Order: sequence, then structure tokens, then C-alpha cells
Amino acid sequence: MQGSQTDTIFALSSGAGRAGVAVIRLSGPMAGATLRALLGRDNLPKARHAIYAPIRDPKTDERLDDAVAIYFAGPASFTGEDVVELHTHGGRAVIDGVLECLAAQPGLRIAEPGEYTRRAFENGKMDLTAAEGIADLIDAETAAQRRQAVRQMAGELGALYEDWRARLMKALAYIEADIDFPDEDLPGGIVPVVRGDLAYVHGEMTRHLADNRRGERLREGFQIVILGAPNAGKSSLLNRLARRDAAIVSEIAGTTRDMIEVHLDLGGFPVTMVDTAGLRESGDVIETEGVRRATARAEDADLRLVVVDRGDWPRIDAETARLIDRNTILLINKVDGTDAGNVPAVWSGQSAGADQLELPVLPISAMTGQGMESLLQLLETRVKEGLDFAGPVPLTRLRHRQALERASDHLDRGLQTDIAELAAEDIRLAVREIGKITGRVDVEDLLDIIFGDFCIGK
Ligand SMILES: Nc1nc2c(ncn2[C@@H]2O[C@H](COP(=O)(O)OP(=O)(O)OP(=O)(O)O)[C@@H](O)[C@H]2O)c(=O)[nH]1
Ligand SMILES: [K+]
Ligand SMILES: [Mg+2]
Repeated sequence: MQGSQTDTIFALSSGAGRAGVAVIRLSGPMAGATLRALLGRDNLPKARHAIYAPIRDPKTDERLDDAVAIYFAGPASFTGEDVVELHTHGGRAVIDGVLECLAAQPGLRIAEPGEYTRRAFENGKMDLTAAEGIADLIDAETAAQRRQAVRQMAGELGALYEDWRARLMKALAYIEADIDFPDEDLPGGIVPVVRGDLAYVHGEMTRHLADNRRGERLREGFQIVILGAPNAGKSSLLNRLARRDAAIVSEIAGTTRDMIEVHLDLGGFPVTMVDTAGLRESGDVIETEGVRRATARAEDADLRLVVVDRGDWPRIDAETARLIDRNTILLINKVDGTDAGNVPAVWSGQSAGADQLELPVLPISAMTGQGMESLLQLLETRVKEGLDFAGPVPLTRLRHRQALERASDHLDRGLQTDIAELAAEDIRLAVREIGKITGRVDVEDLLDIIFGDFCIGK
């Protein structure tokens, strides 16, 4: 549980470790008094104006640092409370000294993870989707993730959901008025009249949900799994794409057993590239488990890179063939230096599910780097197709998706009834579900989960 709102909290808000500058933030009723004590003065600096001054431990009068201090008077602050930011020198001992000094001040305690943002939400500074956008922005590793997070933090997603909620509330108000004061002029009742509004929101919601999980996948990263027979050169390929020796390469078949993941930035998009155990029947229990994991991971992948040794091509062994689907690229490896002109650009064949497939085929050499440029280009195109979007801000979280699916079901039912009381109840339930996303209704139980994912100081 979070502490009472009257606590004044403090924490290091910048990253841990040695740095030029560190930011220590305080929020709560004692923030101003604490700043006065640290500065050794009776009055506060003008709100939102930076001052540069010695910071002293009020007890010992020891000068801990010379720092920039900014006072934000609530409610015009990030949390809505009185906030103080201390920009100190970023040395470990400076940070520790100031934090220890703060811990000894009356009414102060160290912040819990996400507590600043939680207070900002509770004080009406932002809705829950914007708070989640802040968490995503802090975690963003690529430009595309950053763009999506900034839009959500700025409130685009919250505004979309609030617009739907407002339309439904209006429809609900009409129906409730009609239930209380039936209108003789509308023999069919009000339900047919508001049906247009319900259908509109339901349609928008359905479109929003049918986004191929782009927004969620952009947060998680596009999953590419490297598959193939033992010794095909999967780990060699991973290392080349990662530009480092992430996986062990050897001439021994069955070298890789566990999955090895590397994170790549392809054209601004996040990619998780997974090397797996060579696919074969094996008497070795560990290798068999590796093959099981590889197969499971392939199921969830957005793209499969199937590596085939040039010596085996065009034969594809049965274990590997089972995992070929329409999201597969075939890589003929070890073409080293040869012109590879006899490798066709397209492979036609059948998937395990008997779908007719036409898959791209690229000759490569994981050893010399041949074909890597074409491969990277093709991967970038596929990742963009999978994650890029123009248009309205996308759904970004399973939590939102599940609530919208429930809301959509309620609206579906509401659209099918002519009985005003039943339609009203369905709309009410849909409104509640949308309200849970933005934080308008009983979300108390959700808050610990959502803000618990933040780090301390945010
Ligand atoms: N000539 C040549 N050898 C390669 C190439 N790529 C990989 N090899 C060699 O093939 C052998 C197997 O390579 P790995 O990368 O370990 O193959 P793997 O598919 O990861 O093998 P497992 O993990 O055992 O399934 C090693 O001896 C590599 O040096 C290539 O492009 N050309
Ligand atoms: K190997
Ligand atoms: Mg390997």
C-alpha cells in the first residue's frame, strides 16, 4: 500500500551511478520547509525560479554541495503538491549525503516506485493512460517507441477513450430520461434514436481493436526467431546481426540449447532477435528441451528466419519444414564468395497446415557477411509493416484491450435490445469499462499494479 498523502516523499529521480548532475525530488507539504532548512534561509525562492546555492545539513551545518534548487508551489507542479527539485552534482557520495540528510528531516520518507506519478494521477494532473505513457517513455529504447509513448503521455489515447465515454454517457442520459418520462411522440421509445450513437462508438471500438496489436507489439518489440537444423549457422547469423559474439558458435551440432536474445534497433523500431537450438530428434534431454522451447518460441514469433545450409539446399529437413509458415524468410547460408546465382529468389511449397506458400529466399554467408545488406533491408520492411501506423493513436496495452473487449460486448448486447432498461444497463457497464482504462471509476485495486511497475523517483 502507498502511504498517506500527507507524507512528504523524496527520491533520486535521475539514474543511479556517477554522472555530472543528479536530480533529487521532494513532493508534499513539507517540501518547502525542507528546502528552507537546506538553504538556511527563512523565505522560499520564487516559485519556478532556479537558484544556485550551497546545500547544508541543517543539523551539522556541513556543506553537502552547491546545487540548483527549484521550488514548485502546488498545484502548479508535476504531482499537484508542493515540489522541490535539487540538481546536485552527480557523485555517489553527494547523492548519498543529501538523501541521508533528507531522511533525517521531520515528516519525510523515501518515495515508493511510481509514487510521484501516482500522486499526479490522484491529484487529477493526468489520466491513467497518460501515466502509463510516462512509464513507456522512460522504457522507450527506439524512436518509434518514443513517438508512441509521447502521444500517449500527451493524452491522445485518454482523449479518444473519454470521447467514447462521453458519447455513451449522453446516450445513457437520453434513455434514462425516456424511462422516467416516456414520450408519447416516440412510440418505439428512445432506443432506436440513440442506436446510431451506440453503433458509432461500437464501430470505432471494433476498428481500434482490430489493429493487429501494432501498438502493443511496438512496446514489446517485433519478435524474430532464427530456426533451422543443427549447424546451419543460426548462431553465426545472430552474432552478425548483433555485431557481437552473443552466442557460442562451433562446428559441433547441438551447440545452442537455450534461447539467446538480442535487442536490435531496425530503422527506429525495436526488434528482439532470438537464436534457438538446432531442430532435430535428440536422445539428449537438455537438447530436446531446447528444441521444445525453440518450437514454442516460433509459435509466438512475428517473423521466422529459417536457416538452411547450402549443402542441404533445396532439401529442408522435416523438423524445420514443420515450422515454415507465411511469416517465414528462407536463408540459404554458407554461400561464401560464390555468386549464389542458382538460388531462386522465391520458394514455393506447402506449410505444415497445407497452405500454399511463396516465400522470399536470400543467399547469405554468416561468415563473410555476404547478403546481409539485402537481409537487413527486407527485415526493416517487414518490421515497419508490422509496427508502423499512420492515423489515430493505437491501443498499447492488454489491460486496455481487455476492458475495450468487455465494453464492446456490452454495446453489442445493448444494440440488440429494444427494451430501454436493458439497453441502459448495457451502456452503463460499457461506460464503466472505459472508465477503468482512464481511471474514472473504481481503479483503487489497479493502482498498485500499474504504478508498481515504475521505478523509484518517477
Ligand atoms: N563456411 C561457412 N561456415 C559457416 C557459416 N556460418 C556458420 N558457419 C560454420 O558452421 C558451423 C556451425 O555454426 P553455428 O553458428 O554454430 O550453427 P548453429 O546453427 O547455431 O548450430 P547449433 O547451435 O548447433 O544448432 C560453425 O563451424 C560455423 O563456423 C558460413 O556462412 N560459411
Ligand atoms: K553448432
Ligand atoms: Mg547455435
